[in-house]
Amino acid sequence: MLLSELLYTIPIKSVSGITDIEISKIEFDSRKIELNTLFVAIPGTQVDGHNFIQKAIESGATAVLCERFPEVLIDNITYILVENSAKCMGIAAGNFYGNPSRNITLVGVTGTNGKTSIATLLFNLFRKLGYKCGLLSTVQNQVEDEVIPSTHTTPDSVKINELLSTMQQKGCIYVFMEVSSHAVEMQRIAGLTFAGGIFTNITQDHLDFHLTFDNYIKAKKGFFDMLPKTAFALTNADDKNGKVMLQNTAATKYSYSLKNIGNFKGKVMDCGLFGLQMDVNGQEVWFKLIGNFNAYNLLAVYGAAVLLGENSENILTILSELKPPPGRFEQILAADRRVGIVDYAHTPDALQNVLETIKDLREGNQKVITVVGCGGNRDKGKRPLMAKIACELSDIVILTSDNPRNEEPEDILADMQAGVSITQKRKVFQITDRREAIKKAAELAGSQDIILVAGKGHETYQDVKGVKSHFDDKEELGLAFKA
Ligand SMILES: CC(=O)N[C@H]1[C@@H](OP(=O)(O)OP(=O)(O)OC[C@H]2O[C@@H](n3ccc(=O)[nH]c3=O)[C@H](O)[C@@H]2O)O[C@H](CO)[C@@H](O)[C@@H]1O[C@H](C)C(=O)N[C@@H](C)C(=O)N[C@H](CCC(=O)O)C(=O)O
Ligand SMILES: Nc1ncnc2c1ncn2[C@@H]1O[C@H](COP(=O)(O)OP(=O)(O)OP(=O)(O)O)[C@@H](O)[C@H]1O
Ligand SMILES: N[C@H](CCC[C@H](N)C(=O)O)C(=O)O
Ligand SMILES: [Mg+2]
Repeated sequence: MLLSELLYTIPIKSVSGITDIEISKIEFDSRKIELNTLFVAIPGTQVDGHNFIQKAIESGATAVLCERFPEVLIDNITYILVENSAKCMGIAAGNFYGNPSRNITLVGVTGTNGKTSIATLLFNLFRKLGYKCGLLSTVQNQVEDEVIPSTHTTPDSVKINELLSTMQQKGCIYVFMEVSSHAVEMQRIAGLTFAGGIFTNITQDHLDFHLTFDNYIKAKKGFFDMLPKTAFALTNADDKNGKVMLQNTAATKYSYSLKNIGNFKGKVMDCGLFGLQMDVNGQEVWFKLIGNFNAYNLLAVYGAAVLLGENSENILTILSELKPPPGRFEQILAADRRVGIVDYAHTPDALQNVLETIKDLREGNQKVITVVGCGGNRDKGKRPLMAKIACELSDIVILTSDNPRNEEPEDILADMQAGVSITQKRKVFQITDRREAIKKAAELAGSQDIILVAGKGHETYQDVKGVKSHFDDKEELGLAFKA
């Protein structure tokens, strides 16, 4: 594609060089340049992409999109100066792939918890309603049956447009995607046209990146601020910040609620180990998902499907058959009836919801043993809070590792221990090795006791110092139960 076509609608401050040159790739990493690449220089959290302009040119880049020109401009290279290169890369990526988001119905889901659950349920629901669909999620990306591994909850803007383009070519009508706060802040969704946006909830997470809760709210709100007039914006009326999210949106506003007034009203009638019985806008339905928090996810899915024009009864009939995505409240039973639950709760709010659900479900003298850790190089403020919640709602807690990344596992555990009160110390074990921690939990559990292994859910690796080794909580729990 010609560079001039790629730059269509990009607010350009200045150009040096010619724009009628052929571009075959857009790339923001100087290590991945091919011949005739447009290199986009982005200031990052670790380094500034502007430092790699020279290297990108040496590797074959013929055009550079940047926020400041290098001191020396090279002949035959075109430099385009813009205010925000990440944002402009999103627009260029859209142009490069023919703006696929305009030709499909793209629905985004944002919020601290519940994005994967809602996006995946919508994907499965709409496929069963007879549409070809795509999914961009933390667990995996999917084009109908084809699975494309995902590296992020929301990929970069070039990858998103590439995936959307493939989805469009394969005939997808609907695409459901997670929109992380990182993605909004880093302009990964710039230039996309959404048909709808859904807000789940906002509680503490990612303050390592956003620094303040206020910034975190603003990042999520940024998604609704960019929705067009034609889109719907569906919020959770029971979340303190549900209204704030839609304050400045041009989209048509709707809400769902279990406790307040809303367009989509739900009431939990019963919640057991086999599912939820709910009243949804006056219709009584059984769902296979467990826990009050999933009542919110189901209502959001129901609301979005109605807003997309589907028949209420059809939606509820199919939804009642759907299962949660992998690693979300997944149960593993031992032969002697010890109960294992693997759940992706990796925020204080999620852990509290899951443990409260377990508390409501357990009978009489069933003990609850929680195995939990906190990620390295992530929000440190979550650590004591998660340990505190685990202690308050469990009989035994085993603090362990969850992707320590480049931090010392013991340092993370020390941060968690700060949330354990003196009286709670006696029920807390600290076992750095997650495999050993799970084994210990299985040993301590008696028949019918419940073991919650929280934080990693579907993940199949443990990231230690940048090396990802195979590790799967479900597998480990299964083995520990057989030992
Ligand atoms: C904090 C964060 O999100 N960082 C992402 C970001 O990296 P960065 O801005 O820090 O990049 P950097 O290393 O400072 O480099 C700046 C620029 O220089 C370029 N560069 C760098 C080195 C070089 O030799 N040449 C070169 O051109 C880089 O390509 C980049 O464009 O851009 C990279 C490329 O897209 C991402 O891989 C990287 O994700 C890291 C790995 C990450 O862990 N991200 C997590 C926190 C994340 O995004 N999570 C969210 C939310 C999770 C959820 O709650 O679900 C997600 O959406 O997944
Ligand atoms: N609506 C909800 N409210 C609160 N907690 C929830 C909700 N839905 C799911 N959870 C909890 O959060 C965990 C993660 O759920 P899910 O993967 O759907 O969230 P996510 O927003 O996609 O997370 P991530 O930010 O990692 O992508 C679940 O395992 C469960 O413990
Ligand atoms: N999307 C979240 C996932 C956290 C999952 C947990 N297992 C961890 O590694 O901290 C993040 O990147 O912060
Ligand atoms: Mg997710």
